[in-house]
Amino acid sequence: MGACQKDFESAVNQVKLLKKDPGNEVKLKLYALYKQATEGACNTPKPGLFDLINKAKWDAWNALGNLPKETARQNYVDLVSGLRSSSDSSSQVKPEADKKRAGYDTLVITSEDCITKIMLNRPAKKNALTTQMYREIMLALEAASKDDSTITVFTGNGDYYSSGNDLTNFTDIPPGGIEEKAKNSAILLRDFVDCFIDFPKPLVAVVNGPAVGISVTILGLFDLVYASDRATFHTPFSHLGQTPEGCSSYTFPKIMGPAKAVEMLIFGKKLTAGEAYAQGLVTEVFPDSTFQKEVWTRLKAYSKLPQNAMHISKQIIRNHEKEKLHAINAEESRILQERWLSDECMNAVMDFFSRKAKL
Ligand SMILES: CCCCCCCCCC/C=C/CC(=O)SCCNC(=O)CCNC(=O)[C@H](O)C(C)(C)COP(=O)(O)OP(=O)(O)OC[C@H]1O[C@@H](n2cnc3c(N)ncnc32)[C@H](O)[C@@H]1OP(=O)(O)O
Repeated sequence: MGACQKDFESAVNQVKLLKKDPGNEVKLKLYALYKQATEGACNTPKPGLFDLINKAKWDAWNALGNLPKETARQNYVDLVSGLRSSSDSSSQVKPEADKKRAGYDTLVITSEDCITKIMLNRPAKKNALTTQMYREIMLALEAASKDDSTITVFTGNGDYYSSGNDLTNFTDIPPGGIEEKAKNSAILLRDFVDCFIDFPKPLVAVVNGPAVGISVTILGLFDLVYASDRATFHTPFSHLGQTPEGCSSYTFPKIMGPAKAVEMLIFGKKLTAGEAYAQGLVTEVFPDSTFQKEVWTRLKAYSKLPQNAMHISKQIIRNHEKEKLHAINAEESRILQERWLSDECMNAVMDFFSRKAKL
């Protein structure tokens, strides 16, 4: 049987999560098969001789001639599956080393009672999200989508849920310069948010304390948000010279109406848990003293519900907006790439590190 569109889309996502760079030759093959599967035979003019990269891509695509779209789709899925199993089998040689290499230095992941729990684990830094952490979360989501748990839970270790993007991401500039960093960060951000948009199982946030920035915006992509009454919800983008991400430019106005979304996303109004509940961003608020007990009792009961029914219901509720969400995510990431290079943003980051500004 040929690969269905879902297998193909899943293979496209898996490529982003490969642990090892497959090399240029394989990347060209993947590119060519992707173009053939989505657009059919090569239909663009041949790039000039000196446009080396685009010419190599064009040659690879053109070499597929009139290969049918379905066959290209299947070949793409097979190629990705081969790449994944070779990276898995190389990791089986040293399971302990691989566990370390696969990441989770910044997360604690446990599976119990059909629930996979992904806990942000940098309590001393208020669970601020480093680039390593974004990558580990993507890997954890990929694994959780395939394990036998029925629901997946995000929470934070310590007194914060998360203080959002780790601002040291702005100071760790590679030799290629700030422009290159901004470009790569925009790709990372888009891929990160895409993983939430596409996540197939019910996704639950257990917001144990204050949440800032991107840890708030992606809540619009969760299926349940439980909050301690100690939690706050803060998106101070203008203060940081930045703009909304995580699809919040779309999900927040939809959830709470444009007037309230503007207060949060443009003016940086910090919401209490009760206010976030009133705006529809939070499903339910619990007293901090009984938060963990009440939430986990509830989740354990939910996790025993029939798995397929829950997953199909999620698909019905979410799938019709997926394409739109991906487009919004791409646009938000593109705009942020420019913002990160602005004086407004740089000054805000410098103020934080020189201790002139705290939220
Ligand atoms: C061109 C390159 C671009 C790179 C971009 C990468 C991809 C980004 C994609 C997404 C973008 C997202 C947007 C956001 O998330 S915006 C929100 C960013 N977050 C903040 O601005 C919060 C900053 N932190 C604070 O204001 C305060 O720390 C606090 C959260 C209010 C807590 O205050 P506190 O007094 O209770 O605790 P404090 O002593 O400050 O914190 C303890 C230590 O933790 C460090 N820390 C906390 N949060 C962060 C953070 N977000 N980034 C870096 N470090 C953080 C803090 O510095 C303390 O460290 P130390 O003990 O002094 O060493």
